[in-house]
Amino acid sequence: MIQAKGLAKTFTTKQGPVEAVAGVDFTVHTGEIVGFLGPNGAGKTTTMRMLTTLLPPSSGTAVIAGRDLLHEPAKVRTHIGYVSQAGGAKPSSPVRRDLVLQGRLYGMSRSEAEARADEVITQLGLEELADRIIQTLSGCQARRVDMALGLMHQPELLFLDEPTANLDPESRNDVWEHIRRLRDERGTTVFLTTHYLDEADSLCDRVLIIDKGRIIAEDSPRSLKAAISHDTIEIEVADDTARATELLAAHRDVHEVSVNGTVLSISCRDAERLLADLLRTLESARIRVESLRVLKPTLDDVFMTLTDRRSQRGADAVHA
Ligand SMILES: Nc1ncnc2c1ncn2[C@@H]1O[C@H](COP(=O)(O)OP(=O)(O)OP(=O)(O)O)[C@@H](O)[C@H]1O
Repeated sequence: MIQAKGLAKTFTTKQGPVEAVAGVDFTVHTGEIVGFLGPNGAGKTTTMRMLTTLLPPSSGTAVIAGRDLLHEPAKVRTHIGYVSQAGGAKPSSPVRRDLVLQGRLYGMSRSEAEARADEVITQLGLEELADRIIQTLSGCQARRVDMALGLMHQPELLFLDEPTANLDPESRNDVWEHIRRLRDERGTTVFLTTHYLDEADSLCDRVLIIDKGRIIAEDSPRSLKAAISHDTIEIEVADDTARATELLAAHRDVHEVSVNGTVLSISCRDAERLLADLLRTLESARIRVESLRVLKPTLDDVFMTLTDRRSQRGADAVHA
């Protein structure tokens, strides 16, 4: 659905050139929900604006829904929907009227636009709100109207720029549910940017992580967590912390042990598999265990590890 090749953007400013996106290559398959993550200023919005034909790339290109981004931008636009951070709804308009107007802008006849508006109203659970003025809606309701506007022309691919920014947890869940349904029931491919790593974790089939204009990781949240971060087993011992640390650190599958008072934090790959072995080791040495818990890595850990590594590498390069 998306094939980006060497897509790059350098802005010219009075202070000199700003390389916002430094040549990215990636693919998004039909029916996937893909999350685009990165720290502030990493290049997410710039990439999304290029993919949606709103900003010409400095170099590189992309094929979007089978159409060439550079040579067929108008055709690309008919196959995609884009919901920006600001949203596209007209605050003073009633929901249904704004949807119908959007359909008319896409060349539908009045009756077609009205029929399609009713479809997206049902699809996004907006029935009760259809006659409400948009500026009177809650943040979550307004977000759903923005998505409805982006879906009026039945795009195969929907771009969402931070779809749940500033929403409370319940509203975020509600928006996630609608995004999942779009994919599951309509087969819509979704490409979204987010700052919430738990959002990417629970919603996305794959994530792309961009930092300083370059893609630094690309995989399913589960594989990234397994490949990049460790599990942690926390064991609180009754006494003999030093001996316990020595014994556990000597285990070949233990990556690292750190100590805080009587709590040992054991970093390892497969905590569930290792746990029984570690407990046996402590039991043989007659070290009593007071409590234990297993912590699985989150996408935050992956993100911090990857972006830290890169700043570290940058720092090394400067020192070299
Ligand atoms: N029109 C512009 N002119 C000059 N520089 C720009 C312009 N737009 C973006 N940039 C710069 O390009 C870089 C990437 O910005 P971009 O908005 O794509 O990042 P982002 O990952 O979306 O950030 P955020 O998460 O804060 O929205 C930043 O350094 C930004 O200052």
